[in-house]
Amino acid sequence: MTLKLDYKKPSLKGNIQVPGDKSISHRSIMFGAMASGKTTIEGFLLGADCLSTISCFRKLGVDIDLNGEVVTINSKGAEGWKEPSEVLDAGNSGTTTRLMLGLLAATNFHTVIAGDESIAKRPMKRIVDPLRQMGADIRGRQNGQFTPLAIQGTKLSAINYTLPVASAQVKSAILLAALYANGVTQIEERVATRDHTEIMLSHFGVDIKRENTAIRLEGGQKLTASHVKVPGDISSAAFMLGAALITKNSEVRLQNVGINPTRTGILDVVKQMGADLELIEMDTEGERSAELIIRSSDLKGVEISGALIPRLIDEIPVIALIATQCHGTTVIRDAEELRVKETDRISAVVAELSKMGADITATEDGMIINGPTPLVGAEMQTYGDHRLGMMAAVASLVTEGHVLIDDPDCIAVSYPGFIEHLNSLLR
Ligand SMILES: O=C(O)C1=C[C@@H](OP(=O)(O)O)[C@@H](O)[C@H](O)C1
Ligand SMILES: C=C(OP(=O)(O)O)C(=O)O
Repeated sequence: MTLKLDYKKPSLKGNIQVPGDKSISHRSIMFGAMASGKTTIEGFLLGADCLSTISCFRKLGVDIDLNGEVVTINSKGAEGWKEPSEVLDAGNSGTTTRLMLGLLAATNFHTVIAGDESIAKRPMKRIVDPLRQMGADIRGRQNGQFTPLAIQGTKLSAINYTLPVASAQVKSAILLAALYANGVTQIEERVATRDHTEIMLSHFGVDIKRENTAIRLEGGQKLTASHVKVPGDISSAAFMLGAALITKNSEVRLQNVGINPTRTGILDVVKQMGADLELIEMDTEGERSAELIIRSSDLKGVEISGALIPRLIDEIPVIALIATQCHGTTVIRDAEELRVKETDRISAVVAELSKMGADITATEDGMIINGPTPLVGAEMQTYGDHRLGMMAAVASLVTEGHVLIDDPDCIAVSYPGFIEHLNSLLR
């Protein structure tokens, strides 16, 4: 069903608690299922992707109770999982597919994992290759490049592995397999990626060490069931932050947003653009979080590349939109990973913002945006990608004329209630 947004250039005022962090929510289910005993989670993201993770573990026989954003897991540990009689459905979630491969490789039974049309196009060899080096038995189309993937669980051995792509999903899949492998696994990470897996493993009592760019983990360690507090997702907050920055006379407060330094590239970028942004850090254990206060700002273009890219990879669609309202040129480089997300986010962002009148050009590994340009209403396509849907909705706040969004339901992959939250800020 198409959504029509006709906002007439409002101001935004108010407070929002964005939903729980998607990366941390996925991991909390997986780790709770690996630990023997009762794990409780608060602030869990009820997005479609995280619900896919829950459904996969339920099919493995893990008892998971969902009560609003509170989740209770009762597990006998990975030893208690049973062979599922059905295909595990990862839906639209790359994180579910890839991290679960690491775990399924080490069981003593057979599984098949698959997802939607988008998942079937996303590269899996990046996970399958290192897992095969550990001894995993995984088969799939094009020698394991694409889902559906069939996994015959088996005994694994530790590896020394240098990550060929800056991907937290690859790193995490190997670390999860390493927990059940013989020996000490070492991963060399040349460019830092989100470290939620490492933080949560420590929280569940696993001894994991980082020395400069090397991460080391000895197999055979047991997880201790725990309590997890999930902060708000900075990748979701980014859309509200972008909305407040580009609309006039706005002031928005975003409470309890995760500010793990491996995720805060968006904050560094908007500060460099000249954003009026305040951050009040909260006193939390484990993952750091803060209240963000954002006001409308006069912005200038910046260059974004290198080690910054993994720290804001999912925020590039909204950064591109913000850049259309900046004075001068914004150049985004080294972001070729965007081509293998839910859709090719370089082509999709450029095509969709161009429809609105933006001056934006695709490059092989990024895009170049000149601003500021007035935007006009258009018929926007999401390509089934939640972040494209939210980008279009935020853009509609500043367009002359209304915006149509072809598939707004996909937004619920990471931010159910997004349009309602945006509407609650309208003044
Ligand atoms: O580990 C994670 O939770 C994620 C890692 C990133 O993917 P890559 O590892 O493919 O970069 C990110 O884009 C994705 O939304 C979530
Ligand atoms: C790329 C994303 O997620 P995943 O890889 O889990 O599908 C995302 O949420 O932007």
